[in-house]
Amino acid sequence: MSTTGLPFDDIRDLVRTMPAPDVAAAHAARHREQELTKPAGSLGRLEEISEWLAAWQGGVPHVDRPLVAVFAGNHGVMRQGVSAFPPEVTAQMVANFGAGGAAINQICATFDLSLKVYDLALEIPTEDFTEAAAMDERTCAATMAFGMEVLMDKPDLLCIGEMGIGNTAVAAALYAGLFGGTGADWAGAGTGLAGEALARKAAVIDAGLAFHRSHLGDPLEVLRRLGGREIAAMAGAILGARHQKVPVIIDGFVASAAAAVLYRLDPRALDHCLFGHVSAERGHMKALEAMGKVPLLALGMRLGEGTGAALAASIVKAAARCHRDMATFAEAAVSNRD
Ligand SMILES: O=C(O)c1ccc[n+]([C@@H]2O[C@H](COP(=O)([O-])O)[C@@H](O)[C@H]2O)c1
Ligand SMILES: Cc1cc2nc[nH]c2cc1C
Repeated sequence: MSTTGLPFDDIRDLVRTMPAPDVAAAHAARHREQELTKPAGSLGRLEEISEWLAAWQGGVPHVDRPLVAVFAGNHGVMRQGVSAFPPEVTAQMVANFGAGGAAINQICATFDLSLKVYDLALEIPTEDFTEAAAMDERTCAATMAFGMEVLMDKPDLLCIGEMGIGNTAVAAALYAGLFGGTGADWAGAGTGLAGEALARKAAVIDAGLAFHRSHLGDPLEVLRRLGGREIAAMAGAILGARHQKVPVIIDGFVASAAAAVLYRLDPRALDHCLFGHVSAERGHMKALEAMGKVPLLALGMRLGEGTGAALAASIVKAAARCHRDMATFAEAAVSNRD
């Protein structure tokens, strides 16, 4: 803990003390991949995934307790009309997750992934970022700390997703604040805006950027001023996972904005993260490129809820299973190449 008492100091300490990958475990995984009954390299990216799991779990790769964590928040900037849907849909969808009726429920059931939904004071939206900071420092840091609590379930793979009407405007504002550019550079359709309404969304983002312009040098200030509770919680969960040796799969445009905050604090902060898919939301590929990340899937999805991350988890599970359970050439008495 810090001694100065500023809530963000604790977060900065956690970024400073992030563990490095386990190079020996990664090396052992690479070695085993070469012994398994397949031509060298023939499992392509699955082999890289096994090595990545080993490096960040610090041992033989395993996916036995995968967890999809979905964080939900509401946004003051919805007052400016930035979504095709009304804000009450956030709580309604949280109820739908609880009842098992959403897409993410079906994907988790298909691949045997646990699902937990965290509702972050939905009845209290953040402040409207066009005229105030979305959150104060204490709220932002406390919400990041709350996000870290997902690790208490001891997952061995963590998928990060979200639900929050209005949050594609928030994510676009974050990208502009972190990487530069204007509202028009980063705003997309979200749940379905086009034409005039999309131009208005871009203008609202520009208003937020102008209001906070002298404070955008610090990524945590960008987060608290332009972000939201579910974004702060996702950033905390990603950072907490690093400290607990839990590899992370990030979902789409919105979840990646939480990751981008950490990336701007330290580009190594996402080395334990895999980006599950590239969303159809305009700007997502540009954001991934800005962070040097290549998404696993490209399915034209733009739902959120952790759905892209959960689909990618099925591939990560398969990679770990192949790594662990395939026979070696020696065990199966298969002749290796000369
Ligand atoms: O993350 C994405 O790629 C993504 C792209 C488009 C929409 N969404 C979801 O749609 C909601 C935000 O859309 P909007 O139009 O209300 O800003 C929110 O609940 C997100 O989970 C998510
Ligand atoms: C129905 C609906 C479901 C969602 N899931 C994630 N974001 C969403 C937005 C809407 C509008």
